[in-house]
Amino acid sequence: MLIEGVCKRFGSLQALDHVSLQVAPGEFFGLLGPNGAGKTTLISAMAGLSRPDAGSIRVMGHDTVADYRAARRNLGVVPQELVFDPFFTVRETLRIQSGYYGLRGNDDWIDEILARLDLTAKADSNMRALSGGMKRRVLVAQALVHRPPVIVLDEPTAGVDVELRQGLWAFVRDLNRQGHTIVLTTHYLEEAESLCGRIAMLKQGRVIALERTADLLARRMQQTLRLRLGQGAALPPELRARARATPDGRIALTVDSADEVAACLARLHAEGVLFDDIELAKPALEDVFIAMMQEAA
Ligand SMILES: Nc1ncnc2c1ncn2[C@@H]1O[C@H](COP(=O)(O)OP(=O)(O)OP(=O)(O)O)[C@@H](O)[C@H]1O
Repeated sequence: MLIEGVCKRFGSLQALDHVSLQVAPGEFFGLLGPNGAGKTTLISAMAGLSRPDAGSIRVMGHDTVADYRAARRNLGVVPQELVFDPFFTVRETLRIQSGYYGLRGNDDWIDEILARLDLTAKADSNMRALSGGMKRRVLVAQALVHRPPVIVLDEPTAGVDVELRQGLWAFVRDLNRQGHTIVLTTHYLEEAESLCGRIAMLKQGRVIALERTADLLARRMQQTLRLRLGQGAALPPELRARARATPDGRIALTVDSADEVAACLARLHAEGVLFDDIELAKPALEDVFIAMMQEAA
């Protein structure tokens, strides 16, 4: 996938501002960014559903405007929104989708996809009778009926329970191992960290980072020191000013070096501050993401 200088404007809002990036065949690529960054707008342009004001997108060498049909055939998109015709069953929905690509006799593949997505038992259920998570799985199935080499998933795990999410990732990983190119947007940064080889970060329609995930993580040498203070203990004021409370009731301090860890501990010791638990954690993609978004602002 080759994206070159793509711009898209809605009224006075520049939703995409000269976005350029390339995704190599077989890559597992992450497209991250806060709400409104332009991820879905970019995906619509990839799918040929909207036309960029400037720039171009090629899917497996096919231009999404000039060579729409070929580009579309090479792409499977799992959209963010759950939109379905409620009158069809799951199997009918997938047969109709196959029909859009001129595929007849696609039932063996449809059965395989249904099995992999744990939907076999629901094949003859009406779409309206499915739960949200099941509907999302049908969206994944729909994107795959024509066996596209490039698969784009726009927040596929929103509203999906943990077990299902793991099943979905196992499936997507398999597809990637078989050679499919995967482009993923997600707000679950842990998912992106463990799945994506490379990541683009978008902010206000611009690419603010485009790097291998490992390099992004290595850019921040900062680590997090987490402490659980003993009963009634309080941090000295200069540490308190830098500390964050964690959801599990601990205190987190960002530290740049081992010396700084030692200095913090010495300070606590000098003040007689007791703690029950201590942990030094490596930076997560989430920390990098937050820092980069702040820097870009
Ligand atoms: N059809 C449209 N008309 C007007 N504005 C739009 C339209 N589609 C998107 N926008 C605006 O363009 C910007 C980018 O939206 P987009 O949906 O691409 O963001 P996103 O990165 O996918 O966000 P989210 O994480 O919330 O899904 C937003 O400010 C949005 O309001």
